[in-house]
Amino acid sequence: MLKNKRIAFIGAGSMAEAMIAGIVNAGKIPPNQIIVSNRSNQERMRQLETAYGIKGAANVDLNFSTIDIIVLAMKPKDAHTALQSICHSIQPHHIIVSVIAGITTSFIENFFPSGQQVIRVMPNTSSMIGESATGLSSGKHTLHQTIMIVKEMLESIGKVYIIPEDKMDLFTGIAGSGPAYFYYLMEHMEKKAADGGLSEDAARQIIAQTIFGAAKMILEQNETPAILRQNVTSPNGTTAAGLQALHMHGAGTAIEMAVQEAAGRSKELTSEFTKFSTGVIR
Ligand SMILES: NC(=O)C1=CN([C@@H]2O[C@H](COP(=O)(O)OP(=O)(O)OC[C@H]3O[C@@H](n4cnc5c(N)ncnc54)[C@H](O)[C@@H]3O)[C@@H](O)[C@H]2O)C=CC1
Ligand SMILES: O=C(O)[C@@H]1CCC=N1
Repeated sequence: MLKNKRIAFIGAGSMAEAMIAGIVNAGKIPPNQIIVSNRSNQERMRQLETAYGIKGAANVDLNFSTIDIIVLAMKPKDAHTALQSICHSIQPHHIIVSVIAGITTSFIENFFPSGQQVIRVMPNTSSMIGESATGLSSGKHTLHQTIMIVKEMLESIGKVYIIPEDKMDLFTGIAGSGPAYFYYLMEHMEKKAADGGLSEDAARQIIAQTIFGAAKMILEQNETPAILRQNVTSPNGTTAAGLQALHMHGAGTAIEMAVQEAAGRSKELTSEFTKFSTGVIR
């Protein structure tokens, strides 16, 4: 049962906050069952305590026996040190959930005695408002029931997609990094709107509503993006002119390359931060 679980976030950065905000706002787990620890910035923990009613603790003060789910939320470069520092405190009942890009379940499993349940997830920052598209892949020893508990936890921050782990790099390139592509697009649309004399504020609202409407059409109408695009496009009209400019300037290729490069970087992170380690020396 998820509602009885106690969750510790190790790493109190922006992803941890986005997830905590989503989980607390969804009300599935009482805030006092959520604890967060950070390596150095204690002020940051105080902020999260005040904002969400959760508890903060220094890493050394974490009482692991009172925790069920441990969420690893540090940068890939810090994963090895963090795993080394907690591995001797981990108990068989602990469920390890990692949000770390590029770090595989097998790398994490190597730090623990055989049988530890590990789940790798890739949320995005829209977790903050309960609208993440989150990928979930399970490790070798993870039970179906555990996947369901973690899935339920993640459903409080948005939609969850269970995928094979060999698709996690691609998922990261699409959904983990994806919000940034749309923000980038918005920045450029805003610039043109401002150049044309619209106030920044009005332009932002208009563009956000346009993106929101387009996304909602995809989710609610059983239609492909290509058909919906054609429905907007009158022969020799404004959209045709805009799409022609996108095509001429290579926007389609640019978007495909963004996904490819982000997915490739996720793969690179795997080799960059896991190649020198075979886990912990017991
Ligand atoms: N920001 C995003 O949109 C997404 C990030 N991720 C992943 O989430 C992870 C965290 O990303 P951010 O929150 O953006 O990073 P961040 O830099 O904002 O936060 C990481 C935090 O972890 C702390 N930390 C590092 N080592 C630690 C340790 N041993 N013990 C306790 N705390 C420790 C740092 O002090 C820092 O506060 C990364 O691995 C990233 O790949 C995944 C999905 C989306
Ligand atoms: O940029 C990054 O590496 C992380 C992972 C996905 C989104 N942010």
